[in-house]
Amino acid sequence: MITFHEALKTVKHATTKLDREIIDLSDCLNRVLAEDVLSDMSLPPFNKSAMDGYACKQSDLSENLEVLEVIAAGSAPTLNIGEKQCSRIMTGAMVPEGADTVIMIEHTEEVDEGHIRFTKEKTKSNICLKGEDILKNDVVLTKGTRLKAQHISVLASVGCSSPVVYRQPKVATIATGSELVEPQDKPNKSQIRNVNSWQLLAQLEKIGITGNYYGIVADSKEATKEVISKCIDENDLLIISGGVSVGEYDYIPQILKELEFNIWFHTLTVKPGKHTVFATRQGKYVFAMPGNPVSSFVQFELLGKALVFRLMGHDYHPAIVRLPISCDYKRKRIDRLEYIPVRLNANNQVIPVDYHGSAHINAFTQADGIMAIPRGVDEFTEGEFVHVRQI
Ligand SMILES: Nc1nc2c(c(=O)[nH]1)N[C@H]1C(S)=C(S)[C@@H](COP(=O)(O)OP(=O)(O)OC[C@H]3O[C@@H](n4cnc5c(N)ncnc54)[C@H](O)[C@@H]3O)O[C@H]1N2
Ligand code: MOO
Repeated sequence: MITFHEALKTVKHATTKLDREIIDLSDCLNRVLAEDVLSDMSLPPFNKSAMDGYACKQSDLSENLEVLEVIAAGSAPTLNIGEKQCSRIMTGAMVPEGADTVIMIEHTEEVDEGHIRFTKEKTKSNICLKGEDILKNDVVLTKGTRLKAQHISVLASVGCSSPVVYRQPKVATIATGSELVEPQDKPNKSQIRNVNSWQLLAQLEKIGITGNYYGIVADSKEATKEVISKCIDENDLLIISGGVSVGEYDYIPQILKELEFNIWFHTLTVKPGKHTVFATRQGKYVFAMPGNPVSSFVQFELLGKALVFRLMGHDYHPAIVRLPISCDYKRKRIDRLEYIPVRLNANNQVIPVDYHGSAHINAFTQADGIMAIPRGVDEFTEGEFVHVRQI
């Protein structure tokens, strides 16, 4: 058995990032940069007005000002500002030479045709200075960055319309178990519906990966081995649900050994997910999670995501918040790091959700996150700060 932190370290150590490719800006969401991105220009590229108003000299604020011209965004000023002069200027337009201030239109009044005056005591400069955000050749985004909307706007602003990113892994998934039927089918008296595949495909979709679903595989070793081989041939990563513990039909570890995979770990001191398998063979990866839906959900959040992101060249660090628990909490066994579903109330206190164990996926519909109870800890007292990973 190894700890969660050892397992995470192992996943990162044993995973090599995929090749690079050039993609369109419109396809960048959730992809990972394979090169630093430099700016091809300073931003703003010129002294830019932050307001609609009049560009003038700060030293002339108490004077009546002659209006020279109108400067629209996208056109350059033609006249310099001299003493007791100004130009009407729009937000985003170039500030003319000689001006050090833009007074807001709301803070002015017309004195007579062609002259205005400032009606307040003082003002900020209301000018965004050339290069104050980014200088030409600055590194604006670094290799390994996972691209969110805010990164895509920076790529757009520096003209990086075809970034170099790491290839996304082709991810296959199967559900093992003769008791499983698909959601559209009515289970007979000894069957249940396949939950995990649909849950996992959604978890993958959330991080930008469209998984390749190969269906339910019955508990036959030969059939399972055949499907696993096919998935591995056609994909970079195979994520398996079920068949990893110690039951008569839990073939997965044995099959992986027969297929000459190196099994890095098989058991974790984590609850749920005691039996979780990570195996590799020359650029191919298998992650097998326990069949209980909560175990599958949690292990994908804890280790599966780190694996997928690692293949894409990104070192994943989830957002974990530290918040006070709303009540006393106790547990009996302390030998595993445990995750339980929790919700947050309006005061941002952590409330454990009623939860019966790793088959009880319904409990997660109430949950905002999962709370960690470290190994060796058997209780939290009301108000104590706990760690919550958002889901
Ligand atoms: N003797 C022991 N038995 C078990 C142990 C143990 O340590 N010793 N661990 C238990 C724990 S904890 C878990 S979790 C499960 C893990 O078992 P497997 O990964 O081999 O999974 P299965 O046996 O195939 O299934 C477990 C459970 O989940 C249901 N299931 C399976 N697949 C799906 C699916 N796609 N969608 C919905 N539900 C699924 C399955 O019917 C079982 O009820 O082992 C315990 N046993
Ligand atoms: O390993 Mo099981 O997933 O602890 O519930």
